[in-house]
Amino acid sequence: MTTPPQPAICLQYGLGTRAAYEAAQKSSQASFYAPIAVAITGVGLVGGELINQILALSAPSPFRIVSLSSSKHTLFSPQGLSLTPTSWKADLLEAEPMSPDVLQRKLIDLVSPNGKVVFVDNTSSEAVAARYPSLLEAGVNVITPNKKAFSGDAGLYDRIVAASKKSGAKFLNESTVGAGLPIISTLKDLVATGDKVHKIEGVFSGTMSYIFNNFSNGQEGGPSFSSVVRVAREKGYTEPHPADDLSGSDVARKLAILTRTIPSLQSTIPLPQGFKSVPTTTLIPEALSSLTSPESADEFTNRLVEFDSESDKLREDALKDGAVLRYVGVIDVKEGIVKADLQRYPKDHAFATSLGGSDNIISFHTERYGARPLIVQGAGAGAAVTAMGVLSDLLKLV
Ligand SMILES: NC(=O)C1=CN([C@@H]2O[C@H](COP(=O)(O)OP(=O)(O)OC[C@H]3O[C@@H](n4cnc5c(N)ncnc54)[C@H](OP(=O)(O)O)[C@@H]3O)[C@@H](O)[C@H]2O)C=CC1
Ligand SMILES: N[C@@H](CC=O)C(=O)O
Ligand code: NA
Repeated sequence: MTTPPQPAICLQYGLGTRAAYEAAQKSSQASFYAPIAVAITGVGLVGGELINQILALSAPSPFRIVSLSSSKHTLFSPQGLSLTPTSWKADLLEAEPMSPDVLQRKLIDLVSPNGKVVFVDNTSSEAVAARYPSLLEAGVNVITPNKKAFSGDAGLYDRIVAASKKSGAKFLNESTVGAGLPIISTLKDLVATGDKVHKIEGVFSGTMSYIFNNFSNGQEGGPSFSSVVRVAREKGYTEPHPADDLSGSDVARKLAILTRTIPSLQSTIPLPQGFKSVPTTTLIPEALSSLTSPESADEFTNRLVEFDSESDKLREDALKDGAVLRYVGVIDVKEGIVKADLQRYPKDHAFATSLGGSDNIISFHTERYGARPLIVQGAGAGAAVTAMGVLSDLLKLV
Protein backbone atom coordinates (compact mmCIF):
# COMPACT_ATOMS: atom_id res chain seq x y z
CA MET A 1 0.00 0.00 0.00
CA THR A 2 1.32 3.46 -0.88
CA THR A 3 1.50 6.06 1.88
CA PRO A 4 -0.31 9.32 1.19
CA PRO A 5 2.05 12.32 0.92
CA GLN A 6 2.57 14.21 4.16
CA PRO A 7 2.77 18.03 4.38
CA ALA A 8 6.60 17.81 4.51
CA ILE A 9 6.58 16.41 0.97
CA CYS A 10 4.85 19.59 -0.19
CA LEU A 11 7.38 21.74 1.62
CA GLN A 12 10.29 20.04 -0.13
CA TYR A 13 9.18 21.70 -3.38
CA GLY A 14 10.08 24.98 -1.75
CA LEU A 15 6.79 26.40 -2.93
CA GLY A 16 3.82 28.16 -1.36
CA THR A 17 0.86 26.02 -0.35
CA ARG A 18 -1.09 26.48 -3.57
CA ALA A 19 1.95 25.94 -5.78
CA ALA A 20 2.86 22.87 -3.71
CA TYR A 21 -0.66 21.55 -4.21
CA GLU A 22 -0.43 22.04 -7.95
CA ALA A 23 2.95 20.32 -8.05
CA ALA A 24 1.56 17.37 -6.10
CA GLN A 25 -1.49 17.25 -8.42
CA LYS A 26 0.88 16.84 -11.37
CA SER A 27 2.97 14.21 -9.59
CA SER A 28 2.22 10.49 -9.54
CA GLN A 29 0.74 10.91 -6.07
CA ALA A 30 -2.01 13.22 -7.33
CA SER A 31 -4.79 10.78 -6.58
CA PHE A 32 -4.33 11.37 -2.85
CA TYR A 33 -5.23 15.05 -3.18
CA ALA A 34 -8.97 15.16 -3.68
CA PRO A 35 -9.99 18.79 -4.17
CA ILE A 36 -11.34 20.13 -0.90
CA ALA A 37 -15.14 19.79 -0.65
CA VAL A 38 -16.63 23.25 -0.11
CA ALA A 39 -20.21 23.68 1.12
CA ILE A 40 -21.46 27.24 0.76
CA THR A 41 -24.42 28.42 2.84
CA GLY A 42 -25.63 31.96 2.15
CA VAL A 43 -25.40 33.21 -1.43
CA GLY A 44 -26.16 36.91 -1.00
CA LEU A 45 -23.66 39.69 -1.73
CA VAL A 46 -20.61 38.03 -0.17
CA GLY A 47 -21.63 34.42 -0.92
CA GLY A 48 -22.40 35.21 -4.56
CA GLU A 49 -19.08 36.98 -5.02
CA LEU A 50 -17.25 34.11 -3.30
CA ILE A 51 -18.71 31.57 -5.72
CA ASN A 52 -17.51 33.67 -8.65
CA GLN A 53 -14.04 34.11 -7.14
CA ILE A 54 -13.73 30.33 -6.60
CA LEU A 55 -14.90 29.62 -10.14
CA ALA A 56 -12.30 32.10 -11.44
CA LEU A 57 -9.34 30.27 -9.82
CA SER A 58 -6.97 28.83 -12.33
CA ALA A 59 -7.11 25.08 -12.99
CA PRO A 60 -6.50 22.72 -11.35
CA SER A 61 -8.75 24.17 -8.66
CA PRO A 62 -7.95 22.99 -5.15
CA PHE A 63 -11.69 23.13 -4.44
CA ARG A 64 -14.87 21.43 -5.55
CA ILE A 65 -18.12 23.11 -4.51
CA VAL A 66 -20.32 20.29 -3.20
CA SER A 67 -23.26 22.37 -2.03
CA LEU A 68 -24.90 25.77 -2.36
CA SER A 69 -27.68 26.76 0.03
CA SER A 70 -29.93 29.77 0.30
CA SER A 71 -32.50 29.77 3.09
CA LYS A 72 -34.95 28.03 0.74
CA HIS A 73 -33.00 25.83 -1.67
CA THR A 74 -29.96 23.53 -1.66
CA LEU A 75 -27.91 22.09 -4.50
CA PHE A 76 -25.75 19.12 -3.46
CA SER A 77 -23.36 16.81 -5.26
CA PRO A 78 -20.55 14.97 -3.42
CA GLN A 79 -18.45 14.88 -6.63
CA GLY A 80 -18.75 18.64 -7.04
CA LEU A 81 -21.45 20.75 -8.64
CA SER A 82 -21.09 21.83 -12.22
CA LEU A 83 -21.41 25.61 -11.83
CA THR A 84 -20.84 28.61 -14.05
CA PRO A 85 -20.92 32.28 -13.01
CA THR A 86 -23.97 32.90 -15.19
CA SER A 87 -26.03 29.82 -14.33
CA TRP A 88 -25.61 28.95 -10.65
CA LYS A 89 -28.34 31.32 -9.42
CA ALA A 90 -30.96 29.83 -11.72
CA ASP A 91 -29.78 26.29 -10.91
CA LEU A 92 -30.15 26.98 -7.19
CA LEU A 93 -33.63 28.46 -7.62
CA GLU A 94 -34.76 25.23 -9.26
CA ALA A 95 -33.28 23.00 -6.54
CA GLU A 96 -35.36 21.26 -3.90
CA PRO A 97 -35.16 22.36 -0.27
CA MET A 98 -32.89 20.28 1.99
CA SER A 99 -33.03 20.55 5.76
CA PRO A 100 -29.83 21.89 7.36
CA ASP A 101 -29.65 18.67 9.43
CA VAL A 102 -29.64 16.52 6.30
CA LEU A 103 -27.01 18.71 4.64
CA GLN A 104 -24.86 18.55 7.77
CA ARG A 105 -25.00 14.72 7.81
CA LYS A 106 -24.09 14.56 4.12
CA LEU A 107 -21.10 16.83 4.68
CA ILE A 108 -19.90 14.84 7.67
CA ASP A 109 -20.11 11.68 5.53
CA LEU A 110 -17.62 13.27 3.11
CA VAL A 111 -14.92 13.70 5.78
CA SER A 112 -12.10 11.20 5.29
CA PRO A 113 -8.35 11.08 5.99
CA ASN A 114 -7.62 12.27 2.43
CA GLY A 115 -10.72 14.38 1.92
CA LYS A 116 -11.08 17.73 3.65
CA VAL A 117 -14.51 19.28 3.93
CA VAL A 118 -15.20 22.93 4.68
CA PHE A 119 -18.46 24.60 5.57
CA VAL A 120 -18.56 28.25 4.49
CA ASP A 121 -21.21 30.33 6.23
CA ASN A 122 -21.94 33.58 4.34
CA THR A 123 -25.11 34.35 6.27
CA SER A 124 -25.51 36.54 9.32
CA SER A 125 -27.65 33.84 10.92
CA GLU A 126 -27.29 32.78 14.57
CA ALA A 127 -28.95 29.44 13.73
CA VAL A 128 -26.31 28.64 11.13
CA ALA A 129 -23.54 29.76 13.51
CA ALA A 130 -24.90 27.43 16.21
CA ARG A 131 -23.96 24.48 13.96
CA TYR A 132 -20.21 25.16 14.04
CA PRO A 133 -19.39 23.06 17.15
CA SER A 134 -21.02 19.89 15.80
CA LEU A 135 -19.52 20.39 12.34
CA LEU A 136 -16.05 20.99 13.79
CA GLU A 137 -16.30 18.07 16.15
CA ALA A 138 -17.05 15.81 13.18
CA GLY A 139 -13.99 17.10 11.34
CA VAL A 140 -15.64 19.67 9.05
CA ASN A 141 -13.62 22.90 8.85
CA VAL A 142 -15.58 26.14 9.20
CA ILE A 143 -14.79 29.39 7.38
CA THR A 144 -16.99 32.43 7.71
CA PRO A 145 -17.37 36.22 7.59
CA ASN A 146 -20.36 35.82 9.98
CA LYS A 147 -19.49 37.43 13.32
CA LYS A 148 -22.32 35.91 15.35
CA ALA A 149 -20.59 32.81 16.73
CA PHE A 150 -17.40 34.54 17.82
CA SER A 151 -18.90 37.64 19.35
CA GLY A 152 -21.89 36.36 21.32
CA ASP A 153 -22.08 34.51 24.61
CA ALA A 154 -18.88 32.85 25.75
CA GLY A 155 -20.61 29.42 25.75
CA LEU A 156 -20.86 28.99 21.97
CA TYR A 157 -17.37 30.37 21.44
CA ASP A 158 -15.89 27.99 24.03
CA ARG A 159 -17.63 25.03 22.38
CA ILE A 160 -16.23 26.06 18.99
CA VAL A 161 -12.68 26.23 20.34
CA ALA A 162 -13.07 22.90 22.18
CA ALA A 163 -14.55 21.11 19.13
CA SER A 164 -11.78 22.41 16.88
CA LYS A 165 -9.10 21.28 19.34
CA LYS A 166 -10.69 17.84 19.66
CA SER A 167 -10.94 17.01 15.95
CA GLY A 168 -8.19 19.20 14.51
CA ALA A 169 -10.69 20.81 12.12
CA LYS A 170 -10.01 24.52 11.74
CA PHE A 171 -12.24 27.55 12.07
CA LEU A 172 -11.04 30.63 10.20
CA ASN A 173 -12.80 33.98 10.30
CA GLU A 174 -10.51 36.64 8.79
CA SER A 175 -13.39 38.49 7.12
CA THR A 176 -15.23 39.00 10.40
CA VAL A 177 -12.92 41.96 11.16
CA GLY A 178 -11.89 44.45 8.48
CA ALA A 179 -13.35 42.23 5.72
CA GLY A 180 -10.39 41.01 3.58
CA LEU A 181 -7.81 43.15 5.41
CA PRO A 182 -5.28 41.01 7.33
CA ILE A 183 -6.40 41.94 10.82
CA ILE A 184 -6.99 38.62 12.57
CA SER A 185 -3.99 36.99 10.91
CA THR A 186 -1.80 39.97 11.86
CA LEU A 187 -2.91 39.80 15.49
CA LYS A 188 -2.32 36.03 15.60
CA ASP A 189 1.13 36.45 14.05
CA LEU A 190 2.13 39.21 16.47
CA VAL A 191 1.21 37.12 19.47
CA ALA A 192 2.50 33.80 18.09
CA THR A 193 5.93 35.37 17.57
CA GLY A 194 6.07 36.58 21.16
CA ASP A 195 5.01 40.21 20.85
CA LYS A 196 2.83 41.74 23.59
CA VAL A 197 -0.25 43.70 22.54
CA HIS A 198 -0.78 46.94 24.47
CA LYS A 199 -3.60 48.53 22.51
CA ILE A 200 -5.61 48.00 19.32
CA GLU A 201 -7.60 50.97 18.08
CA GLY A 202 -9.14 52.34 14.93
CA VAL A 203 -12.08 52.58 12.60
CA PHE A 204 -13.50 49.05 12.43
CA SER A 205 -16.69 49.61 10.48
CA GLY A 206 -16.74 50.13 6.73
CA THR A 207 -20.26 51.48 7.01
CA MET A 208 -19.44 53.96 9.79
CA SER A 209 -16.29 54.94 7.93
CA TYR A 210 -18.20 55.62 4.71
CA ILE A 211 -20.91 57.51 6.60
CA PHE A 212 -18.59 59.82 8.53
CA ASN A 213 -15.98 60.29 5.76
CA ASN A 214 -18.82 61.76 3.70
CA PHE A 215 -21.09 63.25 6.35
CA SER A 216 -18.43 64.91 8.50
CA ASN A 217 -15.61 65.89 6.15
CA GLY A 218 -14.45 69.06 7.88
CA GLN A 219 -16.41 71.36 5.51
CA GLU A 220 -19.51 73.44 6.21
CA GLY A 221 -22.75 71.63 5.35
CA GLY A 222 -22.62 68.39 3.40
CA PRO A 223 -24.95 65.49 2.69
CA SER A 224 -27.61 64.45 5.21
CA PHE A 225 -26.94 61.54 7.57
CA SER A 226 -29.90 59.55 6.23
CA SER A 227 -28.70 59.93 2.63
CA VAL A 228 -25.19 58.63 3.33
CA VAL A 229 -26.61 55.65 5.25
CA ARG A 230 -28.77 54.85 2.25
CA VAL A 231 -25.78 54.94 -0.11
CA ALA A 232 -23.68 52.78 2.26
CA ARG A 233 -26.48 50.23 2.17
CA GLU A 234 -26.75 50.38 -1.63
CA LYS A 235 -23.00 49.82 -1.90
CA GLY A 236 -23.32 46.60 0.16
CA TYR A 237 -21.30 47.90 3.13
CA THR A 238 -24.01 47.57 5.77
CA GLU A 239 -25.14 44.47 7.57
CA PRO A 240 -28.35 42.94 6.17
CA HIS A 241 -30.08 45.28 8.70
CA PRO A 242 -28.29 48.66 8.86
CA ALA A 243 -29.36 49.04 12.51
CA ASP A 244 -26.66 46.47 13.33
CA ASP A 245 -24.12 49.00 12.09
CA LEU A 246 -25.68 52.19 13.48
CA SER A 247 -26.17 50.65 16.94
CA GLY A 248 -22.40 50.20 17.17
CA SER A 249 -23.00 46.45 17.66
CA ASP A 250 -21.03 45.56 14.56
CA VAL A 251 -17.97 47.37 15.94
CA ALA A 252 -18.53 45.89 19.41
CA ARG A 253 -18.70 42.43 17.83
CA LYS A 254 -15.37 43.01 16.08
CA LEU A 255 -13.77 44.13 19.34
CA ALA A 256 -15.10 41.00 21.05
CA ILE A 257 -13.75 38.81 18.25
CA LEU A 258 -10.26 40.35 18.46
CA THR A 259 -10.23 40.10 22.24
CA ARG A 260 -11.24 36.44 22.07
CA THR A 261 -8.76 35.60 19.32
CA ILE A 262 -5.95 35.93 21.84
CA PRO A 263 -6.40 34.05 25.13
CA SER A 264 -4.06 36.45 26.97
CA LEU A 265 -6.31 39.40 25.97
CA GLN A 266 -9.37 37.52 27.22
CA SER A 267 -7.84 37.14 30.64
CA THR A 268 -7.19 40.90 30.82
CA ILE A 269 -10.56 41.92 29.37
CA PRO A 270 -13.13 39.15 29.95
CA LEU A 271 -16.29 39.57 27.84
CA PRO A 272 -18.72 36.95 29.25
CA GLN A 273 -21.62 38.19 27.12
CA GLY A 274 -19.47 38.91 24.10
CA PHE A 275 -20.27 42.18 22.29
CA LYS A 276 -23.01 42.96 24.82
CA SER A 277 -20.27 43.37 27.44
CA VAL A 278 -18.61 46.11 25.35
CA PRO A 279 -19.63 49.69 26.31
CA THR A 280 -21.06 50.96 23.02
CA THR A 281 -22.50 54.26 21.80
CA THR A 282 -25.58 53.81 19.63
CA LEU A 283 -26.50 56.17 16.79
CA ILE A 284 -30.04 54.82 16.53
CA PRO A 285 -32.76 57.34 17.39
CA GLU A 286 -34.86 56.06 20.30
CA ALA A 287 -38.03 56.18 18.16
CA LEU A 288 -36.53 53.64 15.69
CA SER A 289 -35.07 51.29 18.28
CA SER A 290 -37.89 48.75 17.90
CA LEU A 291 -37.37 48.37 14.13
CA THR A 292 -34.87 45.55 14.43
CA SER A 293 -36.58 42.63 12.64
CA PRO A 294 -35.15 41.66 9.23
CA GLU A 295 -38.41 42.81 7.58
CA SER A 296 -38.10 46.31 9.06
CA ALA A 297 -34.72 47.12 7.44
CA ASP A 298 -36.34 49.23 4.68
CA GLU A 299 -38.64 51.11 7.05
CA PHE A 300 -35.70 51.75 9.40
CA THR A 301 -33.61 53.19 6.57
CA ASN A 302 -36.47 55.29 5.20
CA ARG A 303 -37.36 56.82 8.58
CA LEU A 304 -33.81 57.99 9.40
CA VAL A 305 -34.60 61.19 7.49
CA GLU A 306 -36.87 62.24 10.40
CA PHE A 307 -33.77 62.65 12.57
CA ASP A 308 -31.41 64.42 10.18
CA SER A 309 -31.55 67.71 12.09
CA GLU A 310 -30.11 66.01 15.21
CA SER A 311 -27.20 64.61 13.19
CA ASP A 312 -26.65 68.00 11.53
CA LYS A 313 -26.25 69.57 14.98
CA LEU A 314 -23.63 66.99 16.03
CA ARG A 315 -21.67 67.75 12.85
CA GLU A 316 -21.91 71.53 13.32
CA ASP A 317 -20.85 71.36 16.98
CA ALA A 318 -17.78 69.30 16.05
CA LEU A 319 -16.89 71.67 13.21
CA LYS A 320 -17.06 74.70 15.54
CA ASP A 321 -14.23 73.01 17.49
CA GLY A 322 -12.29 72.35 14.26
CA ALA A 323 -13.11 68.65 14.50
CA VAL A 324 -14.73 65.83 12.53
CA LEU A 325 -16.75 62.85 13.80
CA ARG A 326 -15.44 59.30 13.54
CA TYR A 327 -16.80 56.06 15.01
CA VAL A 328 -13.92 54.18 16.60
CA GLY A 329 -13.17 51.07 18.61
CA VAL A 330 -10.51 50.60 21.27
CA ILE A 331 -9.07 47.60 23.07
CA ASP A 332 -6.69 49.00 25.67
CA VAL A 333 -5.04 45.99 27.20
CA LYS A 334 -2.92 47.94 29.68
CA GLU A 335 -5.92 49.87 31.01
CA GLY A 336 -8.33 46.92 30.69
CA ILE A 337 -10.71 49.03 28.58
CA VAL A 338 -12.72 48.03 25.53
CA LYS A 339 -15.26 50.41 23.97
CA ALA A 340 -17.02 51.46 20.77
CA ASP A 341 -17.71 55.18 20.58
CA LEU A 342 -18.41 58.20 18.38
CA GLN A 343 -15.53 60.62 18.89
CA ARG A 344 -14.28 63.97 17.64
CA TYR A 345 -10.88 64.23 15.93
CA PRO A 346 -9.05 67.39 14.83
CA LYS A 347 -9.42 68.09 11.10
CA ASP A 348 -5.73 67.29 10.54
CA HIS A 349 -5.83 63.92 12.37
CA ALA A 350 -5.08 60.82 10.26
CA PHE A 351 -8.65 59.57 10.82
CA ALA A 352 -9.88 62.81 9.21
CA THR A 353 -7.37 63.13 6.35
CA SER A 354 -6.36 59.64 5.26
CA LEU A 355 -9.64 57.71 5.18
CA GLY A 356 -11.91 57.44 2.16
CA GLY A 357 -14.71 55.17 0.97
CA SER A 358 -15.31 52.28 3.36
CA ASP A 359 -11.73 52.33 4.68
CA ASN A 360 -10.89 50.71 7.97
CA ILE A 361 -7.73 51.76 9.76
CA ILE A 362 -6.48 49.63 12.60
CA SER A 363 -3.37 50.34 14.69
CA PHE A 364 -1.64 47.67 16.73
CA HIS A 365 0.41 49.16 19.56
CA THR A 366 2.66 46.42 20.86
CA GLU A 367 5.91 45.94 22.69
CA ARG A 368 7.81 45.64 19.40
CA TYR A 369 5.76 48.23 17.52
CA GLY A 370 6.13 50.63 20.43
CA ALA A 371 6.97 54.10 19.18
CA ARG A 372 5.22 53.65 15.84
CA PRO A 373 2.25 51.28 15.68
CA LEU A 374 1.71 48.63 13.02
CA ILE A 375 -1.14 50.03 10.90
CA VAL A 376 -3.43 48.17 8.50
CA GLN A 377 -5.65 50.30 6.27
CA GLY A 378 -7.95 49.71 3.31
CA ALA A 379 -11.51 48.96 2.29
CA GLY A 380 -13.21 47.30 5.24
CA ALA A 381 -16.54 46.37 3.67
CA GLY A 382 -18.00 45.38 0.33
CA ALA A 383 -18.61 42.05 -1.37
CA ALA A 384 -15.36 41.78 -3.36
CA VAL A 385 -12.97 42.42 -0.46
CA THR A 386 -15.00 40.35 2.01
CA ALA A 387 -15.19 37.35 -0.33
CA MET A 388 -11.44 37.72 -0.91
CA GLY A 389 -10.86 37.34 2.84
CA VAL A 390 -13.03 34.20 2.87
CA LEU A 391 -11.18 32.78 -0.14
CA SER A 392 -7.81 33.54 1.44
CA ASP A 393 -8.95 31.52 4.49
CA LEU A 394 -10.01 28.68 2.17
CA LEU A 395 -6.57 28.70 0.56
CA LYS A 396 -5.02 28.31 4.02
CA LEU A 397 -6.60 24.83 4.13
CA VAL A 398 -4.93 23.74 0.90
N1 LIG B 1 -21.09 43.00 3.18
C1 LIG B 1 -19.92 43.23 3.77
O1 LIG B 1 -19.21 44.18 3.45
C2 LIG B 1 -19.44 42.32 4.83
C3 LIG B 1 -20.22 41.30 5.30
N2 LIG B 1 -19.75 40.48 6.28
C4 LIG B 1 -20.59 39.42 6.76
O2 LIG B 1 -20.87 38.54 5.68
C5 LIG B 1 -22.13 37.91 5.89
C6 LIG B 1 -22.96 38.06 4.63
O3 LIG B 1 -23.15 39.43 4.37
P1 LIG B 1 -23.85 39.92 3.02
O4 LIG B 1 -23.52 38.98 1.93
O5 LIG B 1 -23.53 41.34 2.88
O6 LIG B 1 -25.39 39.76 3.42
P2 LIG B 1 -26.62 39.39 2.45
O7 LIG B 1 -27.85 39.76 3.20
O8 LIG B 1 -26.41 39.94 1.09
O9 LIG B 1 -26.50 37.81 2.33
C7 LIG B 1 -26.83 36.93 3.36
C8 LIG B 1 -27.53 35.77 2.72
O10 LIG B 1 -27.74 34.75 3.68
C9 LIG B 1 -28.93 34.06 3.29
N3 LIG B 1 -29.41 33.32 4.46
C10 LIG B 1 -29.92 33.80 5.61
N4 LIG B 1 -30.22 32.81 6.46
C11 LIG B 1 -29.86 31.67 5.83
C12 LIG B 1 -29.91 30.30 6.19
N5 LIG B 1 -30.39 29.91 7.37
N6 LIG B 1 -29.45 29.38 5.31
C13 LIG B 1 -28.98 29.76 4.10
N7 LIG B 1 -28.91 31.05 3.69
C14 LIG B 1 -29.36 31.99 4.55
C15 LIG B 1 -29.86 35.16 2.79
O11 LIG B 1 -30.59 34.76 1.69
P3 LIG B 1 -32.07 34.20 1.64
O12 LIG B 1 -32.74 34.58 2.95
O13 LIG B 1 -32.69 34.82 0.46
O14 LIG B 1 -31.82 32.77 1.46
C16 LIG B 1 -28.90 36.17 2.19
O15 LIG B 1 -28.82 36.08 0.79
C17 LIG B 1 -22.74 38.59 7.14
O16 LIG B 1 -22.51 37.78 8.26
C18 LIG B 1 -21.95 39.89 7.25
O17 LIG B 1 -21.84 40.34 8.56
C19 LIG B 1 -18.51 40.62 6.83
C20 LIG B 1 -17.67 41.59 6.39
C21 LIG B 1 -18.09 42.55 5.37
N1 LIG C 1 -21.28 46.10 8.03
C1 LIG C 1 -19.91 45.82 8.23
C2 LIG C 1 -19.45 44.87 7.18
C3 LIG C 1 -18.16 44.27 7.52
O1 LIG C 1 -17.95 43.71 8.58
C4 LIG C 1 -19.10 47.10 8.12
O2 LIG C 1 -19.66 48.06 7.64
O3 LIG C 1 -17.93 47.11 8.51
NA1 NA D 1 -9.96 40.77 7.97
